Amino acid sequence: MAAPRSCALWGNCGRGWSRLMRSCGLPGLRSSWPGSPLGARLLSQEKRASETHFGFETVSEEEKGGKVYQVFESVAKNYDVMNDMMSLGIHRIWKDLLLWKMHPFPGTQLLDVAGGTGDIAFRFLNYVQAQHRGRQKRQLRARQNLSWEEIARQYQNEEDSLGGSHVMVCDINKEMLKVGKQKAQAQGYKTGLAWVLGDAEELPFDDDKFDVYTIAFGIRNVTHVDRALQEAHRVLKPGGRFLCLEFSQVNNPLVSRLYDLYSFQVIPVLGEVIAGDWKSYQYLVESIRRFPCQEEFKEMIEDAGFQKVTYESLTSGIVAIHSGFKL
Ligand SMILES: COc1cc(O)cc(C/C=C(\C)CC/C=C(\C)CC/C=C(\C)CC/C=C(\C)CC/C=C(\C)CC/C=C(\C)CC/C=C(\C)CC/C=C(\C)CC/C=C(\C)CCC=C(C)C)c1O
Ligand SMILES: C[S@@+](CC[C@H](N)C(=O)[O-])C[C@H]1O[C@@H](n2cnc3c(N)ncnc32)[C@H](O)[C@@H]1O
Repeated sequence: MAAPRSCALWGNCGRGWSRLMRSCGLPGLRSSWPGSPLGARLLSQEKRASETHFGFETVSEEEKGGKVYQVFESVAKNYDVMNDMMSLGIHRIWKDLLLWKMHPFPGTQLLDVAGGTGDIAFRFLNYVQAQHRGRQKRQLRARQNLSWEEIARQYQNEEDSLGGSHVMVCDINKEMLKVGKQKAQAQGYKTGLAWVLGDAEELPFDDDKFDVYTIAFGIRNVTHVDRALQEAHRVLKPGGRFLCLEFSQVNNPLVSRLYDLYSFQVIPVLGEVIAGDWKSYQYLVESIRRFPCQEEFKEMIEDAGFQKVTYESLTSGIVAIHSGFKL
């Protein structure tokens, strides 16, 4: 059943220890006082720091990655249809809002981490293509005496239809990427898109490479959220933007009750009936409850070095979009 949502940090996200020390008012005590009762308590806290959560289950940090991998390996084939069914299509609106917030311009280099089956990447390509086409049209209208060849060339140059924009989809799960690539092929996305197998905690990219970093419904699944945030900061160019779409804390008591009921009584049942997979959807709803609230996640983003960090809660806080800049 629904566990009370805690806004406290979980697992070892790098701040638990310092918070504990601060709350004890004893900075640096850890190594100097191990024999005392307080020291022993602090040491056992430290031992537990290598534990984390997989939904409501306590697991070792080493175990968590494998368990998360199994979940997405198992849901990959039904992932898109499940999202439409479970959210009644609302997830599409949230993802569109992320793109409107990003407002990419032709030429933007995007890294979409935990990009899965490509929903954010495809929206990005559609958005910049529409922007670029609009710009081209305005330029063509402004020029006099163009030959029909010149006009046709402008419209047919597929390479240029994105104005140099590119999106790199990075995900740790082969099966999710496989479904994404099949979708790209079926929907005719040929240029401006690449798929890379990689871990959000150790991105396979150089420093200062991207204009925008997005992560949608991904960061909740990462073992060390602080490391993923630091990596986001590293790969962004100075002036680059971090954008995260994630489940958050509901701020309306009535919606909260309905939401709990729906999450715990309906979602796993839908998972079982449609995809034959109760456990993965139980993990989904449990992991949502484990994730920090809007304010706490904002602090974590700031701790990673981002500035001008803001967030917007959507649908009564069911999800939130956090934004920050590398300045
Ligand atoms: C394994 O990990 C994962 C697997 C995945 O497939 C996906 C993800 C990551 C997630 C996404 C990419 C997003 C898309 C997926 C979801 C949104 C699924 C997760 C959904 C929730 C945890 C709940 C949020 C659901 C919605 C926003 C849909 C609207 C429904 C509600 C707000 C709850 C409405 C509740 C009631 C009316 C009372 C309870 C009702 C029943 C017990 C009867 C059945 C109810 C319905 C069929 C829904 C009726 C809905 C409405 C009347 C609309 C109400 C709207 C609002 C209050 C805003 C992943 O990590
Ligand atoms: C709920 S899906 C989100 C997919 C997509 N962003 C979307 O919005 O539909 C979560 C994704 O996070 C990926 N993931 C989990 N841990 C990861 C990690 N450490 N590094 C990269 N991707 C990860 C999973 O493989 C999965 O594809």
